[in-house]
Amino acid sequence: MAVICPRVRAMPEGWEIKEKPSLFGWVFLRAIPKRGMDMDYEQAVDQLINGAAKPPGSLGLLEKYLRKVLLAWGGLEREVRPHHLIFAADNGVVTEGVVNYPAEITYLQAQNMVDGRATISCFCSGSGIPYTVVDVGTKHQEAAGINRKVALGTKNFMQQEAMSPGEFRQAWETGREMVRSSVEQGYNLLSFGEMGIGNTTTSAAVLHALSGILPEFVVGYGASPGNEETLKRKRLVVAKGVERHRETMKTVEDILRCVGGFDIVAICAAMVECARVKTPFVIDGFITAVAYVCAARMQRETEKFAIPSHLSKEPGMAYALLLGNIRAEDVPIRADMALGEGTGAVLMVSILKNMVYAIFHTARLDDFELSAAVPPATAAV
Ligand SMILES: O=C(O)c1ccc[n+]([C@@H]2O[C@H](COP(=O)([O-])O)[C@@H](O)[C@H]2O)c1
Ligand SMILES: Cc1cc2nc[nH]c2cc1C
Repeated sequence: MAVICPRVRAMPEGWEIKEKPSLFGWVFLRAIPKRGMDMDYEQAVDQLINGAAKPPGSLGLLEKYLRKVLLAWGGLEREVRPHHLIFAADNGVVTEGVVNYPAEITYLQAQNMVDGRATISCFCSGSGIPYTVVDVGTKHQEAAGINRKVALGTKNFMQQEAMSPGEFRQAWETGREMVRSSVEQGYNLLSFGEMGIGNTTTSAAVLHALSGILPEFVVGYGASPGNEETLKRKRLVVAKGVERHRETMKTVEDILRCVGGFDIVAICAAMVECARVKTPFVIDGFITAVAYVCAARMQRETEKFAIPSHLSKEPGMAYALLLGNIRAEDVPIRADMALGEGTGAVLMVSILKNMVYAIFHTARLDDFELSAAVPPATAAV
């Protein structure tokens, strides 16, 4: 069955339509420059963006990331087909008093997401973005959403490695599997979110171990805003926890396994897989940004497919992105958010949906019948 693409106003001259079949029998249409055209795909994308009826560059960072999405696709797709993936898991380290909420909240809030009663479900439903909750290890016998429980939470990294090599592989495979099946269903823009009480502690520990940036700079309040006692304890836990496993942590995988969480591992794997299947993805807050820097360290190519969304209130956010070569000033949304779940990511997905629609439906600068010539469009996006 063929998908009818929206009627487009601006099919660039000299482009040809190619069919891209998916496993489910859907056929998606994409356009690439015709063979023998005197420009490559990247130049053609720039011409397409710069030729829209607006001053070049006037949509700022939104143009930058529209361009990144089009280049990541490697051929023009005329619509965004988004899918938001949320990974939920518990973290053994919460017994150290690093958060003022009980671990039970993880499963309950993940179930709220499934039931459409969490902020992320409302954001997704309100914007027509399909989403899936994947339980990679909440501390509850039943699963919230798709059951891929590795265990009922990780171990407390202050006492032992958070997960075994086998558990790491299981979480990793789940992340990859979710991306593969999304792409097979025809989704062409993925975004990631998470739910896990204690996961700002595991994320800060991973970032500290990976970069050596001191706990004072990467540990924040998480879900316990303003609680100075908790913050102090959390910094100490991150410092001591990383010190405890220092000798074992030789690779990024070791770090994720010793002080990370099932959610971070699954998201990291999902991002690496996105690069493999050439699908752009949107980063959310601190936890997904840490997963991203791990993915970029493991597979440099991942950077080409990563789109930032918002700058979380967590102090480690800007460091994590910078280690993955995304500067804070290149993050489009600044809203002092710190919810997680992928709430910032799906706002960015909506922006990108608008951008892709606009590039195919706005008039072209060439359409203006002007009495005098204007200088050529040269903005760098
Ligand atoms: O994404 C962020 O930047 C972010 C910042 C602070 C808190 N969170 C969310 O709150 C939980 C983690 O906070 P905590 O204090 O339990 O480590 C987890 O469910 C995250 O989704 C998320
Ligand atoms: C209620 C609640 C909802 C959340 N969503 C993501 N993290 C969360 C943490 C808490 C505590």
